[in-house]
Amino acid sequence: MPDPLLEIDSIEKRFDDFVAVDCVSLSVAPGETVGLLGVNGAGKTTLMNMILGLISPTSGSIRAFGLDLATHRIPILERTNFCTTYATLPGNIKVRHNLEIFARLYSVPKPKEKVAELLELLEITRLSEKITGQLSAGESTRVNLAKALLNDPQLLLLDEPTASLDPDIADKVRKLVRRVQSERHPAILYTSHNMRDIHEVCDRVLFLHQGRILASGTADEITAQFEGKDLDEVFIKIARNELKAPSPPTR
Ligand SMILES: Nc1ncnc2c1ncn2[C@@H]1O[C@H](COP(=O)(O)OP(=O)(O)OP(=O)(O)O)[C@@H](O)[C@H]1O
Repeated sequence: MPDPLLEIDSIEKRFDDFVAVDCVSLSVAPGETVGLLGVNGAGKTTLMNMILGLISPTSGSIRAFGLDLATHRIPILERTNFCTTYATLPGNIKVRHNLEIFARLYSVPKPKEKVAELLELLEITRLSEKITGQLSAGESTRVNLAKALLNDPQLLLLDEPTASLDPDIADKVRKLVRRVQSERHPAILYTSHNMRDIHEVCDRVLFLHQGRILASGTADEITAQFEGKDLDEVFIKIARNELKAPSPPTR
């Protein structure tokens, strides 16, 4: 097993008295995609925001590329990127201009060429001259993914990339992620409420509940541990506190 690319040790985040993330430890290997599952409010976005250095942990440590985030934020973020449905790009300029601005911010050597390459990879060259704020949700997600790939990140955080997409576009986004996995091999942390995403895209799953990791393993292992029919049923049982104590994990 290669050294982990991302290593989180006993991280906690408190907002006043409320513990949003409670002693979470996890690691992601190079080229591995780890799914982060959990009900609304489980702590997924808070965890992502700490990895991006947007908020500081109350305690615990985050290391990426062998460096401590607390002391090496910039070199880590230069090799990291993220895509979330909930953060939109500036709306009043063309898609191409938006991406070129981000490419320059990331010091990409040939910004125009890189943007053209990614628009082609994500099959959205036709959106290049569109005003960003006028895109549909599905178009916007793919443009956000292009933004997230501009700096060839080795660590990619994808926060609900298929939220609010119709099944056809969600399927296309999953295929794009799989293409990125096979061609670029980033380590990916992927949150979703869509179990199909988890099955199709993730090598391994962590189930976050009330800020803690409740289970980890492949989708099939977690389903077996919690004696569910499938991952959807396990999710619903966890959400409704209808769980039996799980059988011991298989690994
Ligand atoms: N800045 C903040 N101040 C106070 N509480 C916060 C803050 N940010 C998040 N929380 C709380 O922390 C908990 C975890 O929120 P978080 O956004 O991480 O959940 P999530 O798992 O991403 O949920 P969702 O699936 O709905 O996106 C929630 O109860 C939320 O209200």
